[in-house]
Amino acid sequence: MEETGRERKAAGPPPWAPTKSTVFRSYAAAVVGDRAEAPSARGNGVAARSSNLRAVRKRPIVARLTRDIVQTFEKCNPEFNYVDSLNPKHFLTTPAVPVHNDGLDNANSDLILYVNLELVNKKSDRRYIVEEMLGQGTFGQVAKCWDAETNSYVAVKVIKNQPAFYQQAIMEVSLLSMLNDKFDPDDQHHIVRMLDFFPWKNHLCITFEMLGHNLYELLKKNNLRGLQLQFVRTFSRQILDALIVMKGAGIIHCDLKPENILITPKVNSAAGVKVIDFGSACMEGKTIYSYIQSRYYRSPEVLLGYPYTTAIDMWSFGCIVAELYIGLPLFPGASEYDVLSRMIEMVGGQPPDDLLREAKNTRKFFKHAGSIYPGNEAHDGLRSSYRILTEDEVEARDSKKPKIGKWYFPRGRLDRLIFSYPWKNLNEGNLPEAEKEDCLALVDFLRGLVEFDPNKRWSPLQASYHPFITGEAFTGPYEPFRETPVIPVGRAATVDHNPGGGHWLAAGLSPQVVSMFSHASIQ
Ligand SMILES: Nc1ncnc2c1ncn2[C@@H]1O[C@H](COP(=O)(O)OP(=O)(O)OP(=O)(O)O)[C@@H](O)[C@H]1O
Repeated sequence: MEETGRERKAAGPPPWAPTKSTVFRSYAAAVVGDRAEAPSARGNGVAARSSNLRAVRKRPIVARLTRDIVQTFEKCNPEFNYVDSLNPKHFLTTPAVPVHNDGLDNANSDLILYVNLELVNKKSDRRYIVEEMLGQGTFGQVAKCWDAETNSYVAVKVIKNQPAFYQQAIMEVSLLSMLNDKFDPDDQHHIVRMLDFFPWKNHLCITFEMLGHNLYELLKKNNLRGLQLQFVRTFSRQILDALIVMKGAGIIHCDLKPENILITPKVNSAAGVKVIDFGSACMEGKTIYSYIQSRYYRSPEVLLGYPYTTAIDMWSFGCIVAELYIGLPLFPGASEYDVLSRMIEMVGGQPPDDLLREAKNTRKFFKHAGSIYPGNEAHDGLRSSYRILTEDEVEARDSKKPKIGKWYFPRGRLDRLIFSYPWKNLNEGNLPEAEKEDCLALVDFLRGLVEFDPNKRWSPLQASYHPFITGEAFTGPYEPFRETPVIPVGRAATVDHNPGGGHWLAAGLSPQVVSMFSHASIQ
């Protein structure tokens, strides 16, 4: 299937691309009889590969052969002259041309990473040996590294050497350490674990537990055909669990999307996911930026420039749930105008008038008709004095056509889209009874998430009791309980609703992190 035209940042080599060392390990695994554990050509094979490496390291014959390899070559050929500095480096960063920071950084202020480069936490002398690139993003690079202390793989995010990225990364460290230590000390709520952080050559490095593919990669592997409903449910339940904890902590993720949800190594063959990338996150009530969230997952209030809360993550979550089921982004707009038009067409309705009245960007997208706009009276029974501009009106105002993307599925309402998936026949009556009930539950679930009014949109805790998530029979439209102050029995034990938690960082960064960095001399 054709790609969706999703604008993505330079991704670097895919995680399954073999590096010299993985080739060596596959070969070594075959030599030592570990064929069953060797990674497949396309699969991540993280667990298999790490166990192969351990196996290779433990086996004396393999260790001896490689340890004295230079001496062995010298014995075989007296002319052989090995000079370490001439050893060609296998660069992972692109571009790898030295420009800044005494030749250590490229033109984009990224540390030039290469295989076997050591990143060292000087305080603890903990060393991380770079092995392959996992992703290159806005804030820097994420490399798969070997942690020599624990003999395991970790993912190290090496932040760009620029003050703005550095400051934001300190915020990521601060928020994530609070989430990990205070709100999820037992690692039960599907939030990535931060293991270490340290300055290295003017770059802040953050070490995370090593996870697997992200959900977008998973969908691509499945030819963008969507996942079975049982996986959509399992993943949704786990993401919601993370969102409940984040809301309890007063943290807005601000960049929830399939790329930021990673598959965890299987425990007892159960599929699992974790939320990563708190690099854009902020505290509720302390929102600074207005240009946040990735466009396809951007909430109406952010598009419109209205004050935002944790409810924006629930909008993104709704987009993700639908995408997991249909395999394609729900609102793949080529511009903000396109995204908003698709929302209005697919969800039905539009943001409430009081939001439109107060939002900063309303005039970019809407026309105020003075009184109730007659054409809007039939709009799902909604009466509004605003209507979205037509493409011609936008063109007349901006002197250029708004960018409009392709439609990758039949145009129409969300409920019809879900029912008719995979769009072979558009008749919901053909669905088997059990599937029809699942689809009804999914449509009802999405209704509460892609809700234009942030005050009516369900909170993560409310959504977690929907029959689509609990697996109970769906008997009709779900009415969420009033959230405050009641926490339903049974959840109270697992959800840490520390009412003061949201304000713990109200003054900015956590004291722990502030003290780490105010004394740290960046080397
Ligand atoms: N713990 C991890 N385990 C495995 N891979 C990871 C891990 N953390 C990040 N990655 C990979 O690196 C990519 C980029 O990570 P991350 O989103 O944290 O960086 P970023 O610079 O904020 O990227 P972006 O600009 O795309 O948001 C992820 O999509 C994922 O593929």
